[in-house]
Amino acid sequence: MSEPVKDYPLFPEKFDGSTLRIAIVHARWNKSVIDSLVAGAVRKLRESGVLDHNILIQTVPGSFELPLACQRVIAGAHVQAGASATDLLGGINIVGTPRSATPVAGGAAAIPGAQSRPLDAVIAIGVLIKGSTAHFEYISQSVSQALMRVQLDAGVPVIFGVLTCLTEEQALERAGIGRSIKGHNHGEDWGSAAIEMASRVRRWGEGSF
Ligand SMILES: Nc1c(NC[C@H](O)[C@H](O)[C@H](O)CO)[nH]c(=O)[nH]c1=O
Ligand SMILES: CC(=O)[C@@H](O)COP(=O)(O)O
Repeated sequence: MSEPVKDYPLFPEKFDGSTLRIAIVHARWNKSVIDSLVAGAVRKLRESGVLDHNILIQTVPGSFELPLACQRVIAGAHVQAGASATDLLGGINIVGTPRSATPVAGGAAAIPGAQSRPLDAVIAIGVLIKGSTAHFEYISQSVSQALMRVQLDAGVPVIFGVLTCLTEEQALERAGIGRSIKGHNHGEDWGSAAIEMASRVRRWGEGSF
């Protein structure tokens, strides 16, 4: 049932992450900022009920590597859950096959007791800080466009957790560790966005609104 428009809530409901599997893929440039952002995202996932064994964390050298890594991690989790990678490329997630919260027969759980299931969302985290050449613009542009492509191709939400900052202080503030203004940890927002999008996409895939 859709919500009545006249009572449309400004803030969405609280989503339950207890049956979700979420990946965080992060770059390593500007490590102290990255560490704080990843910690913020993990904190929100846990607060929403995501189980530790359903939080998959992977790392790559820099932000430029994020799109391919997200694409491969989505496909790998799909294979781990007992499906073939070509199912994914053929759009199994796009058509919204309902995903069971229980392990899929034949799926290889890497961690004892863990549920081996496809990913419900991926959070891509990177920190780009402008230098003195055009490098920043090329990476920012290509990474943002490629991450959008990955999520549309896979039908799996990819949360855009890439800071594109003009100074190091801007990056620190957005990770909640600024020197003069502490700031708000955007990693927390990305964790919440992942839970909401994963929950909504699952519902929509089941024809539920
Ligand atoms: N300068 C920053 C980079 N640069 C590295 C690239 O992302 C990439 O790893 C390299 O060109 C090899 O393909 N990455 C960041 O994440 N942040 C930066 O500020
Ligand atoms: C994000 C970047 O591309 C960057 O920090 C590179 O710096 P530079 O333009 O000085 O080479």
